[in-house]
Amino acid sequence: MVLMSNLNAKGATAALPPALLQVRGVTLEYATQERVVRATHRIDLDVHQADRFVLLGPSGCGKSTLLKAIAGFIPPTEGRIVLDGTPVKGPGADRIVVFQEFDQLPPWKTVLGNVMFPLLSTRSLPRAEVRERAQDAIAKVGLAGFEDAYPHQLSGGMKQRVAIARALSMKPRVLLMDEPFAALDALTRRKMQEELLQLWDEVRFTLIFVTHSIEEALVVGNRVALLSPRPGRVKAEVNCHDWDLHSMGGEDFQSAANRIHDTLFAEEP
Ligand SMILES: Nc1ncnc2c1ncn2[C@@H]1O[C@H](COP(=O)(O)OP(=O)(O)OP(=O)(O)O)[C@@H](O)[C@H]1O
Repeated sequence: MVLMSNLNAKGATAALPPALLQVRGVTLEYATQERVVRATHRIDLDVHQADRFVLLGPSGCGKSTLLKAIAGFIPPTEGRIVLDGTPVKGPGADRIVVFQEFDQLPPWKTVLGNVMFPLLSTRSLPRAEVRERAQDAIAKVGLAGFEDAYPHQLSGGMKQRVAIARALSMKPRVLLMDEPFAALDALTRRKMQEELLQLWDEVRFTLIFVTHSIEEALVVGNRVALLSPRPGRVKAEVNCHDWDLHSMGGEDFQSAANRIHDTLFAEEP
């Protein structure tokens, strides 16, 4: 694996505590009737507490599959995924996924109902506390006043905010986002990226974020893993905590984006 970083990799990791999430030699496959499709090959990753870790790569490189495996929906063919010292064996409330689709919210539930639902299902908290937590999360994503609205009354960006509030109210160890803003128009997408960063500043959650946009990866992530296609392997890892939305368009930002592009699409030797 190539490491493009302003830190010395060995020196940096030696000083860090064990990673919150460890992905070790993870190969993921789909068995179809005709053949076995290898989506990722021996992926190694370390995600630390409060990282905004981005999986970046071209279509079909296995980003979503890897995210689903971390969520516990797909067991690795080889390797292991360990969260907080415990091997991931299936889905759990410690890992919540926000998807790209606008229809991830049950349409018959209000905003408040949608946010409360998964937390109520865990039966771990009294209803009043769940309501309070949900209202707090709704306010954090800027939707106070929309508690009684139904999904069809909301814009795409607002629906994604509800999905984020729902995930955050669960207080997961890791928040997983699979191209959450890809279906939004460019301006809303920009705004949602900005809001996500503000939210992270406030809450400091650990995020794993899938995208195939280099610009989005540089803005959202503090670390970016670059994946090669078919099957996905980690080609390089980039530290990019210097960038924010105001950096976009600047010369340094553009040359970082160009370097990533060249690395992603360089021919394998
Ligand atoms: N349910 C499935 N059955 C068989 N093959 C699948 C299935 N889901 C994904 N694949 C294959 O696994 C590989 C990785 O797919 P995946 O969706 O993880 O890629 P991705 O990087 O997230 O792509 P995109 O950016 O287009 O969403 C692809 O070759 C894809 O065709």
